[in-house]
Amino acid sequence: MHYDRCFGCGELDGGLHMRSTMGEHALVHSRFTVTEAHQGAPGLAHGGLLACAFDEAIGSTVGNVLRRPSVTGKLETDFVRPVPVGSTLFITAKVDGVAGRKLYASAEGRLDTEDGPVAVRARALFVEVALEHFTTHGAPDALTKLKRAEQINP
Ligand SMILES: CCCCCCCCCCCCCC(=O)SCCNC(=O)CCNC(=O)[C@H](O)C(C)(C)COP(=O)(O)OP(=O)(O)OC[C@H]1O[C@@H](n2cnc3c(N)ncnc32)[C@H](O)[C@@H]1OP(=O)(O)O
Repeated sequence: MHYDRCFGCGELDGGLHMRSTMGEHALVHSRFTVTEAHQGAPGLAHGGLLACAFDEAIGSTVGNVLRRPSVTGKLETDFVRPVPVGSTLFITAKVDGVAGRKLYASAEGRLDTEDGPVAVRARALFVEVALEHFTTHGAPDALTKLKRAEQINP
């Protein structure tokens, strides 16, 4: 968790409640379980919600591997298979490259097990920002709020 009120990884009711763990070779593993609240078509995950889960998984990868503050500039998703309500996506993400402030990363999500069929692939460009990005455009006390979450999850 990087911030307890984040829609992706925080504790908010209705949030995605995702957690990420660092694995071998700087791969970052996250899981996203699809509930009724994430439906688009009956019984199937909404694509926008899946994109959100991948934004979170890749964002946490870039943040935790590179330790540089950044925001999503671009996110591209390939929806390869339908993702049913009740299934869990096992997401593996990695940093692909760094070019100045541009941080490239990608992820794939497999259905129900770590070696299940790939259901979603995503690639993202994160752009490194100064910490003032969050205080100027977000909450003036953003850094205090982020620091509190870091103390809970150092
Ligand atoms: C630290 C520890 C953290 C721990 C964990 C944290 C987890 C966090 C999890 C969070 C999960 C959720 C995460 C979220 O939800 S983050 C929230 C969603 N994202 C945003 O709100 C971002 C909004 N956009 C902006 O603020 C600005 O546009 C940014 C900052 C992105 C760039 O504006 P800025 O004026 O600063 O820079 P620049 O325009 O000179 O661009 C710089 C370079 O980047 C290239 N470029 C830019 N955009 C694109 C694009 N779309 N496609 C291709 N390229 C693009 C650009 O060409 C240039 O390249 P070059 O000309 O230099 O070659």
